[in-house]
Amino acid sequence: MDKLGSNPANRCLLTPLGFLERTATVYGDCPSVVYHSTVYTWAETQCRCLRLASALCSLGISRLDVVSVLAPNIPAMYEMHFGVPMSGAVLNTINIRLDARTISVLLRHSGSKVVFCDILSLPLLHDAISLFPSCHNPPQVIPIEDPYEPNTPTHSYSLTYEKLLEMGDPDFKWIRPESEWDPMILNYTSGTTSAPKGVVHCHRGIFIVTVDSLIDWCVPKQSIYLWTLPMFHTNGWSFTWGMAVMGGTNICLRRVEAVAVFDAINKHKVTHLCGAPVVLNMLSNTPESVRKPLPGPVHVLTAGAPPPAAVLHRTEALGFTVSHGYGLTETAGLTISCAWKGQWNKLPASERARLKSRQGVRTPLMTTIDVIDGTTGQSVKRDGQTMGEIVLQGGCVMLGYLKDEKATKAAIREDGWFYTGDIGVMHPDGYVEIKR
Ligand SMILES: Nc1ncnc2c1ncn2[C@@H]1O[C@H](COP(=O)(O)OP(=O)(O)OP(=O)(O)O)[C@@H](O)[C@H]1O
Repeated sequence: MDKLGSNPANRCLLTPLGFLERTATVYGDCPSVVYHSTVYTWAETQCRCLRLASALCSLGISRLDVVSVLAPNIPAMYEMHFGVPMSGAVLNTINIRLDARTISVLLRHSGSKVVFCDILSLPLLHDAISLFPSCHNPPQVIPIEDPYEPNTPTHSYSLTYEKLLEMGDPDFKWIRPESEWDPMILNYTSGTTSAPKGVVHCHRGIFIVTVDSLIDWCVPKQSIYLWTLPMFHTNGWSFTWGMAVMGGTNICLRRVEAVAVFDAINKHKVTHLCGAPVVLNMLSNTPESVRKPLPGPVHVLTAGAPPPAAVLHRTEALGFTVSHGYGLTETAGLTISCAWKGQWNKLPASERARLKSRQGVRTPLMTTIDVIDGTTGQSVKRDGQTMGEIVLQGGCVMLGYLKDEKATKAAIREDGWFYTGDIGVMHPDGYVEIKR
């Protein structure tokens, strides 16, 4: 027995990039990405991602170079999640709501070689680049035009995203990682509690969190997924790659406004969407006169901030089925979720909402989680009252912070835990709840 082990047939690197090829085989003629009247199939999405990867290589991008993108939820943003790492580069998505100074810092810190930029964010990017010191080479800017936006700024770039794709080879043999630990994603924390830090994730970690999130949320094949969560927010909690696994349809929405969301749900028969509690609040406060009825069951996953029980209650009262999860940029997505039990359905609505507002238990592929006392390092009592820090262990914990060994060591300690910085309690039933 002890002579058996890894061999050339099972020693395969875990990477989410391979999902696309399978999906293009199974669902090649099914819709992959929809934006206004543009509808791509999975065969077309695969082709566009390969073209992107090939064209980036011909621009001189090589392994582990950083390629950034500043864009809302438009088809190009989705394609970047496969096309950029398929060139061997590391994808860095940037929040379009940041100011020019922060974007300038992120571009310099990441050493970004190319920035793809949504046409409406071009002035912001120009401001950011104008803040570069003269000794620092700016990245190459490639605008992403949008035929559905009437008033876009004019520009003088000869190479745009679509022209770049035309240059690319649809049969390109994409660049596979040399190791599953190779960096694939760079995401900056927004810096709400400290200076922005560049969180680096590898192919293996992204593979694990993607599969974990699909299992945890029970996402079925060919779901219709509405992009109400920005893809620049932790890569849309990994559902960018997840929708490819399930052959789902990505409905892209540039602006998350209540009327547009209800229209899209109704028109496309949306089955799934994600959003921070603020999105649920928006949906549940939409006046009845502008709300369209839900076309069928719509599953909503909320995370990113504590959802007030009242917001959960109101959202479910509209017919949405709400799930609640917890995660950080440092874990590439959700690692704790409020696993729901059938017997809780019998409880009064307010009690259900109270239980659902707890963050929950580890997701199936996380190794372990705990709430520990900061001084003793021991687990706190499971009494729902004693506070401690939430700590995690699992395959989707980041590799570390880019060029910041000190912060990496402070977050991932010798005792084997990743310290989240979040304070919570452990309830007697093993469910964690964040307390502030
Ligand atoms: N379900 C949830 N309930 C409560 N808080 C949550 C939940 N999900 C995420 N969070 C909060 O969001 C944080 C992670 O968010 P993110 O990684 O986007 O960080 P950020 O806003 O950039 O943070 P930073 O303050 O570290 O710069 C968690 O550490 C936690 O505080």
